[in-house]
Amino acid sequence: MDPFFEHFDVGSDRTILWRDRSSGLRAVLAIDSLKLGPAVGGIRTQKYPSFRHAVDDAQKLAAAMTLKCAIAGLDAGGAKTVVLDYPELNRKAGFRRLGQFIDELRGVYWAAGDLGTTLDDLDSAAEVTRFVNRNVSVLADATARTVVNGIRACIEERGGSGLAGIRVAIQGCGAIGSGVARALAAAGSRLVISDIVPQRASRVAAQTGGRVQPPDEILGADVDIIAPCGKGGTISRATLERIKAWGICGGANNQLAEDDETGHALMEAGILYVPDFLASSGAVIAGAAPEPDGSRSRTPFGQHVRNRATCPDGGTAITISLKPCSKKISSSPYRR
Ligand SMILES: NC(=O)c1ccc[n+]([C@@H]2O[C@H](COP(=O)([O-])OP(=O)(O)OC[C@H]3O[C@@H](n4cnc5c(N)ncnc54)[C@H](O)[C@@H]3O)[C@@H](O)[C@H]2O)c1
Repeated sequence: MDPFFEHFDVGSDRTILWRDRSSGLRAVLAIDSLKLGPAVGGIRTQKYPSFRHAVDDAQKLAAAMTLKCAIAGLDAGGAKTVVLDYPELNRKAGFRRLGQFIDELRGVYWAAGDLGTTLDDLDSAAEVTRFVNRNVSVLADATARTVVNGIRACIEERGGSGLAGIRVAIQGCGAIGSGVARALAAAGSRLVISDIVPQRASRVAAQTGGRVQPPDEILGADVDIIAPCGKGGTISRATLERIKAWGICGGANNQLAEDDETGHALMEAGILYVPDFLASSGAVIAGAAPEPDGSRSRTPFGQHVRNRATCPDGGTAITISLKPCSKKISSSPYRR
């Protein structure tokens, strides 16, 4: 039997293993919650040391998506697909097959892009299903905006105003990190940029007037705010010791390596932390919103989202607003 499936205990009856021999597709869909409505969450493509790691990652990311949906006031639950990236994967055929698998769920799950998944990949999937949102740049822009709003809220929490002169270290400058960098540069912030792909860091630094710092030094940069915008899990008890910044707010999912333990260590260190599921909720809001031309919502919960998420001063969960906001984070357990 194929070891991919053999006696594998996924630990949940809502975790689905997908495999297609001809394209080499190996993927995991974890659905965390369907209590409030359909499950939403992006497709992540990356190498994993083992299949167990892939399943664990999908389940953890899906749980984070449930929190994002809840804090954004969406009638939706969290899910995540991870695609195992390995040499035998034929991406075009594999993502097309993935699209067919997603289509078979008939709207129980709505997908979009995520780290490592390209627009070409999403196009292949979207050829065969309407349940894949391929508006990569719209979702990334929305996420960058909620991150920047979170940074603005941190500054206000510290009695400051505006982004001008604030020093921000950006860890990872792909779709989200580059958008955050451009918005901050336009507002007059001073940037330190890193990426494990050096050319990406250099390009974004050139566009924004930032300074490049090697990836293994970025958390120790002498800045006000660190914006983790690459892979999650980079903030841990060990890395915390190097951090000079007084605030952390970025777009990466699952930033804290040991969850509660790291969260408490941040609190003890007096570092203001905007929870990742709040800072990066822009994509799920924009993905669930009605089409900009006012036509019928793409999703069953679009109207509800419009009412809740575009009202910048109407609620307490302020950084989910896609518009600039002026309120403080008053309920954060992490503030000083
Ligand atoms: N794209 C979205 O709409 C969206 C929405 C919400 C959250 N997120 C999350 O934001 C993060 C970034 O997503 P993205 O779409 O920008 O992905 P991306 O693949 O476009 O870019 C990620 C970048 O981070 C770099 N990187 C990875 N680990 C790094 C590290 N340790 N140090 C420095 N650089 C590193 C990669 O080389 C890459 O350039 C992910 O955690 C993702 O789950 C994305």
